[in-house]
Amino acid sequence: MRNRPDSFSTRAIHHGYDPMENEGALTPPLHLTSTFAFETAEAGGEMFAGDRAGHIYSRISNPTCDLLERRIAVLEGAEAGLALASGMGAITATMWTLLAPGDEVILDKTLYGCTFSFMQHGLVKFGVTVTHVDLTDPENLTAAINDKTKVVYFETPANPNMRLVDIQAVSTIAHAQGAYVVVDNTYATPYLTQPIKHGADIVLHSATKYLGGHGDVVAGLLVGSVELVSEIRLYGMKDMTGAVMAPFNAMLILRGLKTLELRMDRHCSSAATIAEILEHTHGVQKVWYPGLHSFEQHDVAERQMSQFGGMIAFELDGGLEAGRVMMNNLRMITRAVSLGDAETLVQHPASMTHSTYTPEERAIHGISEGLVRLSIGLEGIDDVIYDLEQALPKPL
Ligand SMILES: CSC/C=C(/NCc1c(COP(=O)(O)O)cnc(C)c1O)C(=O)O
Repeated sequence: MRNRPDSFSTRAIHHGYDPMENEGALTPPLHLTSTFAFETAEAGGEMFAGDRAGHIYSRISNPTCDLLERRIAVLEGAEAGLALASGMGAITATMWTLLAPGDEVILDKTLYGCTFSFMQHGLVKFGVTVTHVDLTDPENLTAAINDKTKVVYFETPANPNMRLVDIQAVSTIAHAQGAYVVVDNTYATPYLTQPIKHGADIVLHSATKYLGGHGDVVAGLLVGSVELVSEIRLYGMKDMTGAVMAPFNAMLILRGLKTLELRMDRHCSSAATIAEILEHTHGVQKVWYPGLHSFEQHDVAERQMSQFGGMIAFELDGGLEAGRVMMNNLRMITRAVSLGDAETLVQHPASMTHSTYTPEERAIHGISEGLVRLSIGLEGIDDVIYDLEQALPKPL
């Protein structure tokens, strides 16, 4: 008898739920309730004191969110999970919990625009030192980390220029200094990379993206140890931000997770083909895609990613203006921010998702003015290729 397989998709579909414990309902019930009844006054008091398990109020926990939290935790290989209102909710709740005035957070050079803004214009106001370091070379962290560093934070791949960070190498250095490692795994998802297994302490997501996968919900998720997740739930989420996920949104994300493996396989295969085509297309100056042999950190990608994702960054010979013309020539590919949807999306980071950086900051943080970002969707790949080719500059 062979060992019982335990595939990603099977966990994504079944983990933590038994229809026979729920009137036979195949899909988990939706608990649209804001509050919960106490059996006795004493029981209520014991629950507030943490001496009795159970749900008190949906800004603290909810049964539908609870199932999603257990499911994302098992997919990421973590002890516990937390469902929040958005990716920014996950990020801010985590940072308010882990940091205090006088602490330092070390960030990679490139972050999503609103994450950059929260760090630079939010945390700084409350006495936290925010230091950006090029974490693609872990030696830079060794040089920069100090006794005030409490958190090391990065995205891998990074939005929008696809930079990778060696999670294991950075975690070893951070932990030697007693700092937490927080990884934004939105671009890769646990299907491609499980940062906990490489040493991360907290892994978070804009579940708005691949995990929901259908462009119909804004949501956030995080995973980590039972202790850390509980702290973020009761302090960062309940009190500091109130950034709770609605039960209906939890149901949408639970549904998205069921097809995550299928969708990521398609996103990755289409993106790998399109990145190769773009790299050999007239008028395309540079393509950044972890699966290309020309990608500077292809060795890290090979080690850390099972496939190379659905996101592509590229720049045309004619820079921003050529990029604008190309984007406006597209007929099926949609000009929109966000990513990880069934629809292929295109956007211009400098004037859109990363307009929170000044032009000078974008130059420092590796976000070129002409960069174009593609989120390769689930359409027939020939349709996506046709649309790109008809929109790109023609050979003279
Ligand atoms: C207004 S721009 C649209 C959003 C985009 N990104 C979001 C995002 C967040 C924040 O996640 P929410 O709070 O769920 O949007 C966190 N971490 C990463 C790597 C992200 O890409 C975007 O189009 O790049």
